[in-house]
Amino acid sequence: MDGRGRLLVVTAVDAERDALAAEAEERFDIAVVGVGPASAAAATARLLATASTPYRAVISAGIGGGFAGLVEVGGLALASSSIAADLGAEAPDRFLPLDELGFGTARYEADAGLVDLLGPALPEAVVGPVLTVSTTTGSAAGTAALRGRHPDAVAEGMEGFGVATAAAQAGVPFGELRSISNVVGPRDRAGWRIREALAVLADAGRVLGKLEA
Ligand SMILES: O=C(O)c1cccc(C(=O)CC[C@H]2O[C@@H](n3cnc4c(=O)[nH]cnc43)[C@H](O)[C@@H]2O)c1
Repeated sequence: MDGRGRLLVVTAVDAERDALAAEAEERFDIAVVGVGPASAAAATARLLATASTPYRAVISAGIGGGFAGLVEVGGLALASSSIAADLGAEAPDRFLPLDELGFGTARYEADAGLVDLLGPALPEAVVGPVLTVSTTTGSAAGTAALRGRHPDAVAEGMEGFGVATAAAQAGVPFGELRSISNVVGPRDRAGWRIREALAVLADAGRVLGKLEA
């Protein structure tokens, strides 16, 4: 990651943008790109293509689900990679990822320079692969299947891989940061701690803002 241009942080929804903006002191650009990989990819691609000065990096930031035992509710996950966990083909006995089918990649590595910068600045963040899904996992079976395929995955979201795809196609370094609102597992709406996760996101925005000072 080089020093040219500003940092762009993209979120799925307004509440995440507002949380980050509250503490960032306008030191980086923030935009809402929508929920899910398709909207996130399309909107991020447009933002990167129309920037008056090329962005030096783009970070997909927002709330996410944590995999039990790896990241707790109220914690932070910093992606080492972003993986489209449901991009591929279902076979009778197993899931075939897109890479295995030979149709492209279902995984982007996060920019190492960005991870090296953010990791120490956010020491509480757990670094590991973050999964992107088009359907929030809500069953024990679905959770087990994902953990079986990605045993080192720390969190799940719905936008990271889409943002990473737009970043890769634009040649812009990519990162992903998730504040954990819930445990990935059987759907338990009452167990979601969105307000707390947004507060953690706001704290991360303060740190990001200081890095951009
Ligand atoms: O199932 C529900 O009733 C429900 C209620 C509120 C929110 C949801 C979501 O699925 C939010 C998806 C949205 O938030 C991110 N996110 C947060 N936790 C997770 C997760 O465990 N798995 C995937 N995405 C999650 C995601 O990035 C979206 O922007 C459901």
